[in-house]
Amino acid sequence: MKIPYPFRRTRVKICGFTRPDDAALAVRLGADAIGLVFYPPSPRNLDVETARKIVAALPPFATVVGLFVDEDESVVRRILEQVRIDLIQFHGEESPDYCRRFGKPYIKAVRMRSETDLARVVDAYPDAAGFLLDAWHPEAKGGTGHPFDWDLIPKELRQSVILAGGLTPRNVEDALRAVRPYAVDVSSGVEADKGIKDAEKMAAFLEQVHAYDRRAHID
Ligand SMILES: O=C(O)c1ccccc1NCC(=O)[C@H](O)[C@H](O)COP(=O)(O)O
Repeated sequence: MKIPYPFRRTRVKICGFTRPDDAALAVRLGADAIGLVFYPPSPRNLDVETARKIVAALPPFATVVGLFVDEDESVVRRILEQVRIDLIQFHGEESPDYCRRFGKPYIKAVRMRSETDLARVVDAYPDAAGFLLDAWHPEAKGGTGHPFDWDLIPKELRQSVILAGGLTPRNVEDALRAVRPYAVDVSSGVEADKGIKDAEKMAAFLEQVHAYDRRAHID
């Protein structure tokens, strides 16, 4: 069955919030999911208290995604006990066995580079809820604001991926047209500064996605 807009629409996750009001506004503007970074080297890293305040500011049905990078299992468990996280995003080199240990749905981030065989990664994590494709960077694990070559994504997997990496209000339409992913994920591209989201950039990003979805239905 071909599902038209507004039933078939591109989901949007905005990642890297540090302020409750920014996250609440993102959901009011139409974001489906909010990403909270628990990775101490990141400028967007959260302590438990701030994370709880952000979650408390959200309306029901907004999905809270907790992002970890090669974190100790005990630290992940402690955060899961204290913060209402719906979905875990593993953004490092976590093994399939490690990822399934927490009894929560998870998405696995894949940092794309020329030799990445995405089909093989997908096979290796059969119980992942989804795959978030981000740019590979020699020094940073994510949230870099850099795009990657979308041609690296095999055609048959495109409709099931969460596309990330350097998306902005200016290029997201091109990304949607080229990849037609299940969802898009953005952090740097809607920021005024690291961890500080810009209301107008978030609104512009979501408007671009919604406008594309509406047009895709008409075309
Ligand atoms: O945000 C961070 O600082 C970060 C650090 C380490 C791993 C992942 C991180 N963020 C992930 C994201 O924000 C997004 O899932 C994705 O990488 C898109 O980021 P961007 O290119 O900035 O839009």
